[in-house]
Amino acid sequence: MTPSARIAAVIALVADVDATPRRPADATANDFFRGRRYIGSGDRRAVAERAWGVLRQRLRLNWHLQQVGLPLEPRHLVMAHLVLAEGWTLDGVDQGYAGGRFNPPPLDPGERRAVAALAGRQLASSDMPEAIRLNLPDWALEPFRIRFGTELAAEAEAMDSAAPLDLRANLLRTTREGAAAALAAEGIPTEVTPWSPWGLRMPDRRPILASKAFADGLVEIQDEGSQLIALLTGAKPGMRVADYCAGAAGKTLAVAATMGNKGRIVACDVSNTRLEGAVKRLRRAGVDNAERHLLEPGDRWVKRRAGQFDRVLVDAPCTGTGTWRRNPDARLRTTPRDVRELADKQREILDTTAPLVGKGGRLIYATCSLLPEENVAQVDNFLVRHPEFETVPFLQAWQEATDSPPPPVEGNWMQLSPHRHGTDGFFAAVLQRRA
Ligand SMILES: C[S@@+](CC[C@H](N)C(=O)[O-])C[C@H]1O[C@@H](n2cnc3c(N)ncnc32)[C@H](O)[C@@H]1O
Repeated sequence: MTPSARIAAVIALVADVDATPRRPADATANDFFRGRRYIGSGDRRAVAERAWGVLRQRLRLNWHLQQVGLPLEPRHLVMAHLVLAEGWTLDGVDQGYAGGRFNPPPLDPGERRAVAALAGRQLASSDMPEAIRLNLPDWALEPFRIRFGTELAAEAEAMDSAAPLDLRANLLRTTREGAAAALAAEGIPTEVTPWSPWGLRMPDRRPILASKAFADGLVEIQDEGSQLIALLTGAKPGMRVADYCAGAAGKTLAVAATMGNKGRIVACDVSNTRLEGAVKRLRRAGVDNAERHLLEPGDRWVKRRAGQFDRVLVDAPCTGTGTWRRNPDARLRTTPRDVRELADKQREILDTTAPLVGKGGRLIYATCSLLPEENVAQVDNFLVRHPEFETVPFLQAWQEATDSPPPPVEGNWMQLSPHRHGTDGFFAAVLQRRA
């Protein structure tokens, strides 16, 4: 593809994302490239990366476009991105918007004036309202300030960068060193992650899904923060464990490995599609102590299993505000109404699952959210409604689970964030049913 054709593809992809605002951008991007098989892998990566840059910086780009009087359209967003985020000059943009069959139409005089005015400006400008300068939607500013205090700007900046790709070595098949060596032999370098005893980080993007190490179940893709949640459940061989919001079993796999395939783990979810996605992964990882259960309306599964579990992991549906560096479009899709609805759902799931926990057993509540309403407040309210549970402080739960040094965390809950820990934003609380 020529540089101009790439720009045209970015504009088309951003337009597709805009046409389905409630749909995650990566699903739209998959469809976009599936319908354009002629775009080779190098071009695909370049187009997706730039489109992601536009989506990630959209709040700021919109502000700049308003300042120079251009409508907030994909064509202009990409123009502003080239200038403000990639440092293109007016001449460069002029050549990029080359006109012709496969290229964006040439700049008109108004656009040319606007691009000239943008050149030399800062993407994050001190004239911007604070939320836009921090690249946060208005509604998120106060909850994020409560969460991060004086670290707000540093955390917001960390959420602006692309996330690394983390892997978890599957201890059912190998050791972390063994997995790293197998990957290195295939030309895929990795580094150990700072906190997870199973974690490997890829310094650059390599096609991990096509590797033999992946096909052989030596590694899974999993953010280090997710690995730490699985670790914090403290599941041991022989225990009975429920992973109540298991999705496609990301954490089930990690927990099963800590159980050494001994005992029983049930992966539950309301989504059959997600649970189906678990089948192949469980097989590849060599997990044979797991079963799946689809939760349906009127299901008596929970009632029949009251008090039967040593560990119940609730990896609750949430806003995903902790994954904004991975899903840059999500910060624009999420609304305060979503936050309220999800908080209600989390409360309901917690009340449903509490009876599953046996005496002395533990309920582990986790989200990939940074919002106090879904995290600290949710757990505080749960403990008021359920005095039969008590808090297991983070450090105690950690030290019971592993000899590895803990990540720096204050207080009772494990709260992880991109700037401080290099992980996505996560929250986890360990709650124990009194004996
Ligand atoms: C954060 S995701 C889980 C991710 C998964 N644990 C992992 O590590 O890959 C939340 C999951 O909760 C499920 N869910 C939503 N409502 C639920 C409910 N009422 N009961 C159980 N699961 C629910 C969703 O289908 C989704 O798969």
